[in-house]
Amino acid sequence: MLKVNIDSFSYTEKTVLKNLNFSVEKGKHISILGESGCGKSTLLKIIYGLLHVEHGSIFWKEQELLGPDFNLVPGEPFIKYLAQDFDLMPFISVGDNIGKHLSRRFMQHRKERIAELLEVVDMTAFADVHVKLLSGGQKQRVALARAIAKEPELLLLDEPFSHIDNFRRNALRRNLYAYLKKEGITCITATHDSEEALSFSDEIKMMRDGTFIQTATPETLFQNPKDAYVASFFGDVNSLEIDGKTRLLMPHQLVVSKTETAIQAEVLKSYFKGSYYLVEALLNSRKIYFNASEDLGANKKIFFKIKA
Ligand SMILES: Nc1ncnc2c1ncn2[C@@H]1O[C@H](COP(=O)(O)OP(=O)(O)OP(=O)(O)O)[C@@H](O)[C@H]1O
Repeated sequence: MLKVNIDSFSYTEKTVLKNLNFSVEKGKHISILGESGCGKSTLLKIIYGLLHVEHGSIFWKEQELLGPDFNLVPGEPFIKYLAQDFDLMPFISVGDNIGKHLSRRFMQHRKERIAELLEVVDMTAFADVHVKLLSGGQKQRVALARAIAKEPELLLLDEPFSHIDNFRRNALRRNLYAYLKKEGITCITATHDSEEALSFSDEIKMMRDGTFIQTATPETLFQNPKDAYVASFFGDVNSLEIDGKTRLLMPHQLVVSKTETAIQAEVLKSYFKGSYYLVEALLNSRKIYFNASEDLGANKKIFFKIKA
């Protein structure tokens, strides 16, 4: 189990992280979701041991993880950290990058493991290509394969799919997270991609200004976001005054009604989203967003119901 207690952390005089106290059980997958600059990468770097935390402690099982002030070489062998800059070796091949942490004493095993990992990240055709010749997304896939090559007990992923195109991303995400579950590898992913957090985590921690403001399972967080900041990660949140109370409603919670209701808005524009349209409308001079199965055109008056 990982135990993190960080009272505070700062690079300069400004506090970047505060009051982060949590634990992660073996095999669990936690997503840290938050806007750019809120402190996600800093937290992963502290856990990995790249940054020293003066006011706090990190434990893996019974062992305290000491930062760079105590270890000459940062990091522990049982933790792998996939940074946003990949940290690959540009002048050697994809295969050798992936095999960086694999022993050369068992060459046949090493070769087979590299082949297996190349397949996981769909890079078999590039095994002998120098990394410097790859695109950003291809480099990210190599870095992912290298991070899991020698199975870590704890995997820290910082925006692991940010450079990978949609088409590959979905298959790769499913492959990778299924593999981690199967092997019982504990994983913490820092992301601002809510879709990834919803589909692949056991728990989501919402971070704002260096602290967690809500922690819940994906279902609970999506259904009961505590405020507009949390809700905004899952779509265009609407803040409506209903019976004197402010309610946060996601587009899918506003349903067009064929009969007259107390909520009426004027349609401004429909955005095609593939399997549905996101419609922008004006309600009491404020923009609201809801989903519809067809293009609703413009200037049309619509009545709404709120989905129970
Ligand atoms: N080496 C550094 N020195 C000083 N300040 C830093 C340093 N690295 C990050 N910061 C600051 O710490 C804060 C948190 O940065 P961090 O990279 O942890 O955010 P993040 O949530 O991971 O952002 P992103 O999603 O954009 O990667 C930011 O205000 C950033 O400017």
